This record gives sequence, C-alpha cells and structure tokens, in this order.
Amino acid sequence: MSQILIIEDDATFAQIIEGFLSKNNYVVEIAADLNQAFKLVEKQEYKLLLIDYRLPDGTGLDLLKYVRNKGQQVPIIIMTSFNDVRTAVKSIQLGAFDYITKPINPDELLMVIKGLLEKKEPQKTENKDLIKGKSDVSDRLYAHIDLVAQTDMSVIIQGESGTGKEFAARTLHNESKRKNKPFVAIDCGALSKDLAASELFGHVKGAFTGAVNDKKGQFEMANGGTLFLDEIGNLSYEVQIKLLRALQERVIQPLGSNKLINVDVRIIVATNDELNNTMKTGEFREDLYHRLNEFKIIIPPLRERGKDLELFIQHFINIANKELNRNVSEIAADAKALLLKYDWPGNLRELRNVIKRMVLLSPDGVATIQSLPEEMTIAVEQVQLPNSSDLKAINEVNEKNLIIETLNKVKHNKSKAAKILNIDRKTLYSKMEKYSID
Ligand SMILES: Nc1ncnc2c1ncn2[C@@H]1O[C@H](COP(=O)(O)OP(=O)(O)OP(=O)(O)O)[C@@H](O)[C@H]1O
Repeated sequence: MSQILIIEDDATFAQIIEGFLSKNNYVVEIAADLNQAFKLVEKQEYKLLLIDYRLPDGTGLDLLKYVRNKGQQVPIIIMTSFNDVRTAVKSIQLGAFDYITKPINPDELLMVIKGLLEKKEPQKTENKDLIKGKSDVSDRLYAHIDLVAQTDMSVIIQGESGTGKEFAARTLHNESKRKNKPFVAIDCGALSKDLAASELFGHVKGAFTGAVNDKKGQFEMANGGTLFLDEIGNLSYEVQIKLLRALQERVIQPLGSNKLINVDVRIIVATNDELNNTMKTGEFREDLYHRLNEFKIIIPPLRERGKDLELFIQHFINIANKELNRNVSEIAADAKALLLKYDWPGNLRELRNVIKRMVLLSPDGVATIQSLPEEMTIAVEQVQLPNSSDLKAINEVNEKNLIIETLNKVKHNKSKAAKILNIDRKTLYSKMEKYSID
C-alpha cells in the first residue's frame, strides 16, 4: 500500500520527488491533478499527502478541505511558491500540518516528512521550548496570562496564524489549578461539520451511520481540565448551540443518547479573526461569544514584537541545533539583516521553519544568506516601495516586482516570461539589466 500521495502537475518534478522519497524507503504514488487525487483518496487512506498549491483544476486547498470534510486526519503538507506563502498560512488554518516553499530542498522535505510521520504528535509543545519574550507587548501578554490562569474564566485568544495561540493556551493550563488534569486541544478547522458534534460530545452506538461503537467526546476526556478549541469560528451553528448549553449548564449529551453527563471543563478558544465580524453576519452566535469572552488575550504578530524577534531566532537555532545535530553559532550579517527585515506573515511557525531549514543547510556552523529561501529577499524588496509621490519611481518598483514575480512563476524561462508580460525578449533583457535582476 502506498504511504505518500504526491499531487503535482509538473510531471518531472513529481518524479524527482518520487525517486528521492523511494530511495528513503517511502512508497509513493503520484496524482497529476485534483480529479485524480479525489479518486485516489476515496479508494485508500494515505499516511501523508504532499500537495502542490497550484493545480490545473483548482488549488491544493480544495483537496485539503475535501479530505478534512471526510474526517481524515492524515498529515498534509502544502508545497507553494514563496509568493503564495500567505495562502499557505491559510492552509494551516484549514488543517494542513505544514507547508514547504519551492524550490524544494530535498533534505528539508525529508526533514518535514520525517517529523510528521515519525512523531506521534508533531506539533506537541513542551514547556521547556517556550520563551516569553522581552518586549513591552510580551510583558503585557504574560502579565495577562498569569492573571487569568488562576481563575476559571473562559478565555478567547486572538491572533494571526502561527503567533502562538496554542502555546499560550497550554501555558494558561499549566499555570492553573487544573494543571494535573488533561489539556485537550481540538482544531475545529480540521473537523468536518458532520463529525464535530460527535467529536466534542461523543455518541452512542447507532446514533448515525458509521457509529458502530459508543464513543466518548473530548468534553468528557477533558473533564476536570481544560478544553482548547482552536479556530472556534469554524463550528457550525448547531454545534455552537450545543457548546453554549454545555458551558451554561455544565452538562453534555452524547449524540443519540438521552443521558446527561456532568462535566467540569475550562474552555479556552482561539481565533484568527475578530469574531465580531462573523457575529455581525450571524455566523457566530452572540450569546456564545459573550459566554466565551470572559477574558480576551490578543497575541501580537511577530512583526510587532520588536526585540523579541532576535530572541526567537536564537531560541529556534538552539532547538534546531539539538534536533539536527548541528552547531550553528553565527549568522552572516546579510542573512541576519534579512531575518530582521522580513515581515513574517506566518509568524512564529514560519520563523521556526525557516530557522530549521537554515540550520540544516549550515553544516559548518555559519548561517549564510544562501541558507535562507531566496524568495525572502524578493518579498523584502517588494515591500520597499518608494515613500513618495514620485510616480516614475513607484512605477519602476512595480515593474521590477512584476518581472521578478513572473520570472519566478515560469522558473526563469525568459521567453515565457516575456510572453506573459507582453514585451519582447530584448526588452525583457534590457529591463532585467536596468533593475539588476539575474
Ligand atoms: N512562546 C513561544 N516560545 C517558543 N515557541 C513558540 C512560542 N509560541 C509559539 N511558538 C512556536 O510557534 C509554533 C506555532 O505556535 P502555535 O501552534 O501555538 O500557534 P497558533 O497561533 O496556535 O497557530 P494557528 O493559528 O495556526 O493554530 C509552535 O509550534 C512553536 O514552535
């Protein structure tokens, strides 16, 4: 039986990965588009899906949603070009386990795959891996966490993807009087609409087709402890009603059962968005929001955490050195400058991944700019828009960015790029020279 399914329309690239992974003892199958992939995942369960983001008949996110709606928890890695990193971040919110940016470094790919297949809980966060940061925003954040941890209040943790919401929830639990009881984390983004109620509240045999045995819900599993509901905004309206009842009456009713079970669970939820917006459209119940919002903690994005960034860089280098048996003790000045300038849309998760890759690619102990994704430089250049009303300068920056983006898209095939840009090759060459693009 195949272990890994690669969904990639670039046949040569797919075969290269297949060859590489087969050499490393993985059994691999390839699908060239979504249509083929849908059929394959219908037929069998894979251990891991490696999905290209841009596919001829849709995007990798379509397959991600399809698989998660079927209730399959299979680890999924999305492969994106760097320009799609922001979309990749969204894929994590939708239940992907990780993303990896093209051009793909085989060792990095292997590291990510091993991490997902060989560890039971790949994202398990341990207390020793946590650092608090030294910026003013961090001080405020942890003062709030310390304060509310001692209480039984429900908490909403709000922050962009990868800012450390689950870490914060675990810290709250570990500092509370419930610390010796279970901490149960559920990603509501990865739960199908049909399975969410049964996952949370359990079911009895025969409650619905496929309910072949009684099943305890996560509420019961967390009894006495803390239940962390990530991406709470994804819960359906019906499940929101059940959740509100559980919170107000401290009882749950498994699907298909008429027995009420008493539960004592502290609820912490996390969301990427301001839930207020979904409340206005009626998707999120106002009464539930107010019940949950006894205390709100907002985690700032990494780009607003000032001097914490350097601290986190060093912290992730230490972790990666240990994990990969490396000894990176120095970062070249240009690489350091790039790390500090980049805006980290994927926040701490993205930083951790980039640093791990950097450490992996620096066997001699000094991290150079070559060990950072080339596209980070492009992203940094793209945001350096001239801060003036100089129309010519602005147009030139836009032109340069468009050329770089297009060249990346067509893997530096100049004829293709010129065609897309609707200019001849000669003009493209002269513009590349003018903007020092190589
Ligand atoms: N305080 C911290 N100290 C060290 N590492 C951290 C800290 N907070 C987060 N991280 C790292 O960042 C990664 C992302 O954190 P976490 O999963 O908590 O983010 P999140 O906001 O819950 O993400 P998502 O929105 O995608 O659910 C973690 O795996 C961990 O490696």
